[in-house]
Amino acid sequence: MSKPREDYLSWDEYFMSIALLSSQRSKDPATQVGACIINKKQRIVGIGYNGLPHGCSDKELPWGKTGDWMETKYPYVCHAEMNAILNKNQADIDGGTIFTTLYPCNECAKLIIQSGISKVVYANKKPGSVPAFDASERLLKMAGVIISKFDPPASEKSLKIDLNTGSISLDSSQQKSISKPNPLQNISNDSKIIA
Ligand SMILES: O=c1ccn([C@H]2C[C@H](O)[C@@H](COP(=O)(O)O)O2)c(=O)[nH]1
Ligand SMILES: [Zn+2]
Repeated sequence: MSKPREDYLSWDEYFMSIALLSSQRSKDPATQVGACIINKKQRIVGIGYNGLPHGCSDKELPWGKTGDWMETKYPYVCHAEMNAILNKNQADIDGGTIFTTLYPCNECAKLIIQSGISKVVYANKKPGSVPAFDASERLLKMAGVIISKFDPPASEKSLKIDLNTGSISLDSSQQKSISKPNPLQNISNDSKIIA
């Protein structure tokens, strides 16, 4: 009797992979963020990435980070978590979980709390103390939202999607490569996050 495949994605890896894949729709040249919401039954009910509001031109609005605030991306970009919540296909997401590639900022924390989501699983956090993330943590903890760092697989695990051939491979090895850069650990905190 043939056995089931052993090398597959865990639930958390699956949802975080979807968040990561969604981040690749972002046009932000510096930081691409993705989010995936699941309901209590582990069904995906919302996906989002950081981008400009509908009808607002990616080419006309700025993508910079510094200088005159009006000429930076910060007043214009919709955050991944916000988009995932607004895109949800189910009214009630009470008790749901949001998987985010980046720790949510204070504005997203407010939306997460108000929408009833009870758990945040994040892959990466900006290093050091950033007010938007410190405030977010304060709010989430106060509201009783569980904050959990995504637990990466113990061994090297990567997905390769070939869009030319339409094939996908899940590669696992026993050892973690130390030389390979991890894009999730590559985010700087050189900016103030302003919703
Ligand atoms: O909770 C968050 C926080 C930030 N984002 C988005 C908003 C921006 O497009 C980038 C942050 O840009 P930096 O260049 O790293 O300052 O990330 C988000 O989607 N969710
Ligand atoms: Zn945010």
